[in-house]
Amino acid sequence: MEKKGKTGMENEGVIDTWLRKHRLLYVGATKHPFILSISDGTIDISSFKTWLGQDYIFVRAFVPFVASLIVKAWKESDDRSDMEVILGGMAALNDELEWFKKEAFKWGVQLSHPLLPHKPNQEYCRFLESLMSVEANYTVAITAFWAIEAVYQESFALCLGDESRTPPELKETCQRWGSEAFAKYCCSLKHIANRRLKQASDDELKKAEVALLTVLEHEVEFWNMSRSGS
Ligand SMILES: Cc1ncc(CN)c(N)n1
Repeated sequence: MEKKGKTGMENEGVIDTWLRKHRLLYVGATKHPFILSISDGTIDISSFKTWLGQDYIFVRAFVPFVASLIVKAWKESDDRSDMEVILGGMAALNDELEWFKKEAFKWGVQLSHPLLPHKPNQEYCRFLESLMSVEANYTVAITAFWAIEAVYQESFALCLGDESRTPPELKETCQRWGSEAFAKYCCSLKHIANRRLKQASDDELKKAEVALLTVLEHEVEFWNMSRSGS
């Protein structure tokens, strides 16, 4: 039998330790009123349309961020499979951009000119850019990457639960990030991040924790922006 220490948490990864420590913020990002309004069927469709247009802009900025992670994994990772996991995510983004275009057409949302990023979106994209630089650390960037994907996974999975009253026309959106397949992919990213964090220096750990908190804050602001339309 496995020997447990005083807390019984000795085998817990760094990420779960941080999620317990910052529970309120994590719950704020994953159970935001915007998401709750989808799952209880009270969503205002104009909020959904704002989210759709703004998220298309975000995902376009997310692609070069993921590309920069592939470069970092290739140069710095101690495990070859990291690059393959991230590459799988990149391939899914190709599909995702097409899906946004199709969905925008369905809802009458204009994705081309004059669609501009709102301030919270601009600030989030600027944060992504800061993680794309060659100086940005792989462990910090992969932790942020996991958090960005995990917030959507947990949020949209909530809208697919047995108790949810998600409008049928929004089910496909929820399925995109709330599916079992996406949950599995997030698990692989978490595994990579935890492995790196286990070997990280104190400075890297500090920066990775700050990056995780920054992602959660940006996600809350992104939902707020979608809800209020600005
Ligand atoms: C704002 C935001 N955060 C996360 C995801 C999931 N890739 C997204 N599409 N948009």
